Amino acid sequence: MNAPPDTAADVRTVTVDLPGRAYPIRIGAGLIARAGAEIAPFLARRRVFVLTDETVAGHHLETFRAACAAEDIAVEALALPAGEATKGWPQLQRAVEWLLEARAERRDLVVALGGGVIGDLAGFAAAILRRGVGFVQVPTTLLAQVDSSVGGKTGINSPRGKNLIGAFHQPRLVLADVAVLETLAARDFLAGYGEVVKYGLLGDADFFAWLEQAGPTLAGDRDARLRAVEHSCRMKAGIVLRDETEQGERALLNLGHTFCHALEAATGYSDRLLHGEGVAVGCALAFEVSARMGLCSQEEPSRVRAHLRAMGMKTDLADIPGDLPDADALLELMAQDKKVQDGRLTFILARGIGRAFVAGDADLDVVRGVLRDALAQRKRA
Ligand SMILES: O=C(O)C(=O)C[C@@H](O)[C@H](O)[C@H](O)COP(=O)(O)O
Repeated sequence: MNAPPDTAADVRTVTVDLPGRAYPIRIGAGLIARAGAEIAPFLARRRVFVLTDETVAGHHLETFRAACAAEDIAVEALALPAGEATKGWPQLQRAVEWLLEARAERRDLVVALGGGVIGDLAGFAAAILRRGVGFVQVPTTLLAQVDSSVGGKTGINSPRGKNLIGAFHQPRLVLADVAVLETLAARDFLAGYGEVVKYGLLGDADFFAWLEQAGPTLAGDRDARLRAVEHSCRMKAGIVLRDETEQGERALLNLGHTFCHALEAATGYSDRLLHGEGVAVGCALAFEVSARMGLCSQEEPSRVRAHLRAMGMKTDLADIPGDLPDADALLELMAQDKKVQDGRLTFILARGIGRAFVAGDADLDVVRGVLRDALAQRKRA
């Protein structure tokens, strides 16, 4: 089905062109205020079931409801607690039971209105409800707009690790309203920026160079923000099209994540470390490992760190407050990583900025050494 024609000049569309399941990512300012018109062509009946969190509901649910009311679309909504702790069995069960209670039917759409936690959980609830109902992503954070709302990775965390329970379930539509990013706290905006930088680091050196100039302006410059979100989504859409279920190339999107997921587990999925902050620290560590393995020059990790620092982001383990376990314990936490094969860890390493690759044979002594040095630097800091 096609999205309605643009009324706003600055709405861009990136298509995830999966055969038989193609869907548009609509990117522009003011899309929540016209969500009813955007979603209507995808509905079998004029009713949607919104999963959101309490914070996002306070900011955007009324605008979303009004946009739907203008198109005669009834809205049922459930607001879950905000935060990573929501992404587990208890709130998933609550969401699914609520959808059943509200009589969400197989041809209805679940709407995920929120950041990555809500998008992942609502997408997974949609994947398992009545063996699969459709869903729409309305991402309200930078991280969700450039990354988690696109590509169909849905799921929840296990006490044993991040995102260990889930399904690939593609959305029918993504509505990324770049105006709502203006209401984000600086820390949340920067956490999302970690995923933006990741695209440059993994496969586009020119984009990284552009970000070195434009990054500091993104929070205040809507056009630059639109460009960054669109470019990130275009890169992700291409990778997902070529490798939807992560048999190869898609693992590049996991740059920094093996470190990040272990650090998130070590910090108890608390606000000591937001996911996007962990991605930034993880990318810096991945480049450090790459340099020490002789894959790239030492200037590359230094340049990565310099840009993250210039943005005011967490860059090193020393920037994470509270205690951290030792290097061996961090490696142990990585053992649950979904990229593990035959018990061997897989890392995403780089031959330079924009030249990442999947390494099944990373030297674990080098990884351990990088972690030990980074932990020792914390003690000195
Ligand atoms: O879409 C992907 O593929 C990614 O790996 C994107 C990641 O940035 C994202 O955090 C993803 O949810 C992590 O996936 P996981 O499979 O490592 O849990």
